[in-house]
Amino acid sequence: MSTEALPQGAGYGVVVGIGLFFSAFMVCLTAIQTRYTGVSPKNSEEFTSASRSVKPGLIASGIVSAWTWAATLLQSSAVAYRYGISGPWWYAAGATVQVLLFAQLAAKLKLNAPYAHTWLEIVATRWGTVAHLIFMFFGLATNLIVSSMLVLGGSATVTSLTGMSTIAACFLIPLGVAIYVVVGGMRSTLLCDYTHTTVLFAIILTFVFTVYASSEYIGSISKMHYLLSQATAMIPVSGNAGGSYLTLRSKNGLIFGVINLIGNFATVFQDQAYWQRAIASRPATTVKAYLIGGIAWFAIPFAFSTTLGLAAVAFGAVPAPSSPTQVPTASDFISLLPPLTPDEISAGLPASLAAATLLGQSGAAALLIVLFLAVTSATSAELIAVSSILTYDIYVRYINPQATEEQILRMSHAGVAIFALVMGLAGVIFFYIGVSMGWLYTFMGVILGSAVVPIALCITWSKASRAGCIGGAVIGFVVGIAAWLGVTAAYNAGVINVTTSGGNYEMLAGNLASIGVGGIVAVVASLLWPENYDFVATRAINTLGAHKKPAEVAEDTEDEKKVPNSSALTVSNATTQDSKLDPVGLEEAFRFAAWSSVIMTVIFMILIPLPLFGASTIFSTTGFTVWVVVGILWTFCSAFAVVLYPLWESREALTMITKGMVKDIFAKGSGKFVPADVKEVKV
Ligand SMILES: NC(N)=O
Repeated sequence: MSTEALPQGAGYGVVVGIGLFFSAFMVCLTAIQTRYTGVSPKNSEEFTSASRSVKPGLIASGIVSAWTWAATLLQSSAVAYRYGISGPWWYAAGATVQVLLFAQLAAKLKLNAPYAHTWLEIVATRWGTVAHLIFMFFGLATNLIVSSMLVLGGSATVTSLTGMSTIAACFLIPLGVAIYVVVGGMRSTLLCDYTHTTVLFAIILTFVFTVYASSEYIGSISKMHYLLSQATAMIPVSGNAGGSYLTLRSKNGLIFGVINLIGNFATVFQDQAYWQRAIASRPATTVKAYLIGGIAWFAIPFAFSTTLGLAAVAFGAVPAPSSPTQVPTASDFISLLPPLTPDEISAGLPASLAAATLLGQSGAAALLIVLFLAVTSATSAELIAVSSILTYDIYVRYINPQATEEQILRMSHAGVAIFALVMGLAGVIFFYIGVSMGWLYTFMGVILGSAVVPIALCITWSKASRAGCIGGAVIGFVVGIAAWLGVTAAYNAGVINVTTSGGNYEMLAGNLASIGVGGIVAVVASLLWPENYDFVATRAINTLGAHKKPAEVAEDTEDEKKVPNSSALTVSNATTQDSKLDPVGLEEAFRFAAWSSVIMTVIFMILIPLPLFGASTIFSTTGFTVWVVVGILWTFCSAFAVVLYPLWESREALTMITKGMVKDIFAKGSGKFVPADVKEVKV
């Protein structure tokens, strides 16, 4: 079904316009930064790592932004549409805990490999080329799958709402983003992420208040509760307590929760984008950034899908103007939003159709904008992440180890362009073979899950065995695929195709086998044949400037702790100073990350949902009101954390920039940053 609530021009306008707008914005931002703070992305270290000096609020905002995919809005709403209130919970909780747990890896990264550019450099240094190539396969596969989901989700929605060509959307989405990433590099990308996140929260809250406070069709939490109860009476949800949309006792919701949990471990732990944010962060505040980022992100899918996903269900119980009866259960009832087909749900359309039904053209336009902000910021994270891998793990490691600063920067730019093209092509290929965003979302853990535990062990555990971890990743991969195909064949009379292989049990088997076997092999082998690794070599990564000209290398070797390739004075100073953070402090940060992230994981995955599941609670109006109000309050707190807090922590830099601009207005050139006066001020 194509609602085409908006003209095709609006589709092209948003897809091309957002990219171009942010490209122009990035040019201005970069010029302002360079002029008034002395920080410039014309330096490879600054381009890929923001010189490891970014404060926690901005890193948290960047994490939220990179982790907010098209699926975060669309797939979460699809599972709300399918399973009721359990869908938003399992989506949000099942993808938050990985970010919280990643805080532990981030702390270990700062402790064990403080100058690495990519997580693969750590693998290569510890376990050599074979491990490097195998884990690079998993890393790049992660980036490709995540990027394909972004393109598929974005293009399906823009086509549904405007009729724009899906193929054109597949290529135009990454193109606009590639331009602004090349212009701005990592730091400006984080600043752009910040603006995206700000608008994202504003639009989400607009939808929330429209649905729960002002909509003529819904307009209150109690009316939503009533309509969901009517929808239950019309089409009960199979596997839910009482067939209700208002319960966490949902068998299929729980299965989705497990699949979601596994798949998202893979896409956080193996995605350079999250390592890159840890790398860009100041060592002292990395853990804080990940904990804030994870908790803040929870509100986005939870509030969005509890609003638009459930609204799509509720509109099914609202009579259309043409309906001969107002009684939803009557046989001649015509609803405002007819039931969606499985393909439409899998393509992630419940949210966009609900938005268009809710607010007509302006709802469709708001949905399109929020989706594109999510898609572009996550795409920018993927582009710069892959560019770093292509640059440091392929170009510098295997092709030109003596690459100059200029060559590295050129390769970084080329890497962004290359992957933008690959993203577009992957989107088109998946579109033609009928693979949707929803299918890929549940599939990602099948092929990526086996490397999760081995990678975590590589950076955190001195006893992790090279053979065990490589073996775990490879064997888990094979067993995961075999389990997925085997269960597909067994459940579908031997028929294996995109439709049959996308079922809940099929995906669950593949996901569990992949992560389970990968983890068990890696841990058991490490216990039987432990290494006794001291991380000395990983701590030395890039301290000798491996990619510099020979003359530069000679100079650097005299200075054991010298920072690689930082030409901007401010950058160099900040990095050097931050790098002096003592190991005891970093160990403490790790311990804090470990216990706090584990406690929060237990709360999210066990203490809240399982008692409600076990008791088969179907929410009364009061219970549902508490549920929704807590979600709304959480959204406000998240907005404060990633919108206002970064402004507060950067007040010094913002003051410096403002002063510089004012000085320039009165005496041109007088506000310009002067290196001799350097003060460590970063945004
Ligand atoms: N980032 C996710 N899983 O929405």
